[in-house]
Amino acid sequence: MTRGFYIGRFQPYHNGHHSVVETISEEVDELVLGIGSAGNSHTRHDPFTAGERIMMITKSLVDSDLVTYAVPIEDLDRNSVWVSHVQSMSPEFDVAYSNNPLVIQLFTEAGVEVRQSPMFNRDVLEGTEVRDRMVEGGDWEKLVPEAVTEVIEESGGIERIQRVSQTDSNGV
Ligand SMILES: Nc1ncnc2c1ncn2[C@@H]1O[C@H](COP(=O)(O)OP(=O)(O)OP(=O)(O)O)[C@@H](O)[C@H]1O
Ligand SMILES: NC(=O)c1ccc[n+]([C@@H]2O[C@H](COP(=O)(O)O)[C@@H](O)[C@H]2O)c1
Repeated sequence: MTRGFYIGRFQPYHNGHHSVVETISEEVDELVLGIGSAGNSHTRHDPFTAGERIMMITKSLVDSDLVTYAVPIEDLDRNSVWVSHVQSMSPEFDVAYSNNPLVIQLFTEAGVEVRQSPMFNRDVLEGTEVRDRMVEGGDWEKLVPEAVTEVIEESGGIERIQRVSQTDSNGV
């Protein structure tokens, strides 16, 4: 039995993430999705709460054969203990998936195997692009699974990101 760990902010969970999970499902029996920066929400860069992101992921994967667990992971000031922090919050895992250079370095130094995934249609399947379209009234729905659209509509997510973007100096 192999269990993987895929970490991301998932702001929001989009079709690129979904394709990564489909690819990973060919390599592992179970997958933990680590919801990074779990304490962040209500900014243009991180509009959605950990709870909303759990709903996006759980509902998008409800028909998948893969056993998945969504686990919120808050950020720490000390990178040196981040892997221990992750391991303390997550079901045990054998291999981590990330393309983030810092994440790859921290897991590798801690002796955890890391695999990178190919990029899918990255020119549009990027959280920043999805959020920009939400703020600007563009066509964001086709970049995310249908279940994610439903969660965002249910939580008033578009109105929220548009409002916080008017005052938010936290970047894009
Ligand atoms: N289109 C994609 N194809 C493959 N992997 C992706 C894609 N988009 C993101 N990823 C990977 O998924 C992981 C989590 O990404 P993250 O949640 O930061 O999304 P992002 O699209 O890069 O968002 P943002 O623009 O907000 O930084 C990272 O390792 C990232 O490289
Ligand atoms: N010290 C820390 O808290 C620490 C270190 C490395 C990564 N992370 C988090 O891991 C996640 C990585 O995801 P992305 O690849 O989507 O950036 C982010 O939420 C990032 O904040 C946190």
